[in-house]
Amino acid sequence: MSLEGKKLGFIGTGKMGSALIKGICSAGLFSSSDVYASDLYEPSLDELKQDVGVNVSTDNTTTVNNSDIIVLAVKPQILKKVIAGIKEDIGSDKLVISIAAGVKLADIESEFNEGTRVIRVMPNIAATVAEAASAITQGSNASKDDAEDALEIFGAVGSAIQVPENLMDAVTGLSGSGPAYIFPVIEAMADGAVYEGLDRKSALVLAAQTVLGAAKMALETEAHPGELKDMVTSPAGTTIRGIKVLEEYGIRSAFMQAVIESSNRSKELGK
Ligand SMILES: NC(=O)C1=CN([C@@H]2O[C@H](COP(=O)(O)OP(=O)(O)OC[C@H]3O[C@@H](n4cnc5c(N)ncnc54)[C@H](OP(=O)(O)O)[C@@H]3O)[C@@H](O)[C@H]2O)C=CC1
Ligand SMILES: O=C(O)[C@@H]1CCC=N1
Repeated sequence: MSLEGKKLGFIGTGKMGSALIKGICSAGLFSSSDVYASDLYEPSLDELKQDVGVNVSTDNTTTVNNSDIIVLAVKPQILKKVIAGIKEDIGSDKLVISIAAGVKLADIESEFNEGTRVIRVMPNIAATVAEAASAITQGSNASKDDAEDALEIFGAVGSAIQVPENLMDAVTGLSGSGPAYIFPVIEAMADGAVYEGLDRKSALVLAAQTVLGAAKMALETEAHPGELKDMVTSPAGTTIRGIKVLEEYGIRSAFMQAVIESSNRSKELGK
């Protein structure tokens, strides 16, 4: 099995649905004429129609009836209601992918008719620039081919791995929410440079490129981050002064706690 000849649908074209549609279409994995999207909010549909050229509708069953794979990209709190409106149109020929934070496979499956193939995915917003970090987990009726299709779709917009479902809350706290921890870091680093006299535009470019470069080194060298940090940190140099301040403000504890607390919220959403 492969994605060849398949049509992809999105229910919910808000921030994450739109990021995925844009990323997947620019990656060329699906042509825009093979992508269907529906939402209640017409301006986001109009924007996708105009910018990406996908098929849009305010009726979710139009998306379902035209698609082989349907991504549910609505808020966890309304997932049940959305499923109730489409379940009779979803047979065993279709694969459902939920990206809702926290909501467990068993709870999603129990809202559909028996035997529905479901995969749960936690992507992130960087799908829009093909740099998402995603994890997928396979439902009880989904096949290995379904998992491979999901890995191919989310792999086209970044990195995608498969994890057991009990780790999806940790993934949500780490990479699902993670971009929002890093954007303030970029802004604050740039603020420091603006304080020192650099213009805002240059400061933001240098700050963002610094984060990108550090991430790329961590991924490509696979060296321990501590070892990479030591490569920058000259004895009695500039970097160790900055590191000391970050440690005084508890940077490691702050980031660890952010991931743990976000994972806890994901667990709450699943109750
Ligand atoms: N944002 C992110 O970075 C990430 C989000 N997620 C998950 O993705 C999902 C979507 O999040 P996000 O994109 O941020 O949320 P948004 O609120 O931006 O998008 C959800 C969209 O669904 C629409 N909607 C509401 N009711 C319906 C309905 N009955 N049928 C079709 N569409 C409907 C909303 O319209 P309206 O606004 O009019 O209600 C909105 O446009 C969530 O489950 C979230 O947990 C996962 C990973 C990362
Ligand atoms: O904040 C949220 O709940 C969603 C899920 C992961 C990222 N955004």
